[in-house]
Amino acid sequence: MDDANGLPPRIGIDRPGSFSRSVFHERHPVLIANLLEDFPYPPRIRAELEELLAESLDGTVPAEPPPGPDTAAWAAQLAPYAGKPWNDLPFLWAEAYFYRRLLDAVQYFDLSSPWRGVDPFAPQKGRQHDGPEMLRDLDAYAALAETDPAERRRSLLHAALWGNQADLGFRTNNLQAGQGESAGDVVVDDSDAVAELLDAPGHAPVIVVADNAGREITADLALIDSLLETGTTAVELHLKADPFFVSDATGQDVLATLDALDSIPNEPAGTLATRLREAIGTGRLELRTHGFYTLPSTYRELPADLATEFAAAKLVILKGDLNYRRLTGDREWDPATPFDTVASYFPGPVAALRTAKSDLAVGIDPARLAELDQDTPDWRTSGTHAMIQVRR
Ligand SMILES: O=P(O)(O)OC[C@H]1O[C@](O)(CO)[C@@H](O)[C@@H]1O
Repeated sequence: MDDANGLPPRIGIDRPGSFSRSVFHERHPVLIANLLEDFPYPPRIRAELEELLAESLDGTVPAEPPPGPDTAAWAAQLAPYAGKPWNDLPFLWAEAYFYRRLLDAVQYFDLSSPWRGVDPFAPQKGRQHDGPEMLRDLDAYAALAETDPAERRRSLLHAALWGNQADLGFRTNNLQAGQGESAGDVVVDDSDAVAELLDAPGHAPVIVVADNAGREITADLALIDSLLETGTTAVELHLKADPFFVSDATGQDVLATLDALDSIPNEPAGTLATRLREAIGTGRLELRTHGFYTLPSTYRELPADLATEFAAAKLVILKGDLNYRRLTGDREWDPATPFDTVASYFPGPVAALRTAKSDLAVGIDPARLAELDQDTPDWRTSGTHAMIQVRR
């Protein structure tokens, strides 16, 4: 246990052979190479990206916060880490800081730059929109049209779960497109508890904290439409304010998804887009964002305004691996630790929907864990195993 707070130690990036270290040493070089291929960046930006990569592999953290609208928040974040080797940073903190510095390198917040506001990951996200996998997903969606609404909601909950497999950062050198995709093994499935919470009386909103753009946000939007159809009064969809972790969804990405749904020759997809636009227009679906989501903080450090909203919601659905890491603090938990215990501090009922893509796991039955570790040793990081976990 970590002495300071009685919690296990935070996962670091220093251990040779660890997954977290491979994210920096194996994935990030590919990620930077992809950016340099996708954009005709000028020499200054190219150099900044390469310097950032080198610094993150064996340099130290500078004291100056990156300039931009969130500089004050980052100054506070940097205080304990300035001057330290990157190698000594907690994994979650280091990754969030890497993505923030990446935005700085591509002049995303620079008012005097023509590159201001250009999402460095837009080409990668956009390529998902009319890809064969998306068309297949939407065919599967169309096939649900005649299903009973409650049954459809259940199917769409699982679609939203597996949509998380399609994360692009993860694609850099793990699953190749089309490979290993499909509903794999759901290690924990609390979907009945999700349904009970959704069907509880009352008009409080359901909050969906989004993860990735492309196929995942498409599945999330289909789920949200189904929530609105089956009695949920209002849904808030919480998005990133700025590009983050390659494929994380922003408001811009939601609009691009609605346009893509309209342009695909699939009638149920088109009518889904129409209903979603109407829901946004009437306020039943509210698109939201908050600076918290692009900081390295965990959900234990929720700002008061978000904590109040979460406490008042009927259910908060946290999508994806990164939200799972923030919920659990990205710590070295014993995987048998009950989810209820780990998430006990959360201000209201919470459901985590995640395909496992980092070493972390909690709430796993010990017998099942032994079986998984024996049969599929990489189940925690391969994206082939998933969980729906609920704390009421
Ligand atoms: O898109 P998700 O499900 O949040 O997953 C992002 C995952 O990708 C990684 O950034 C690694 O590439 C993990 O650290 C992280 O957990």
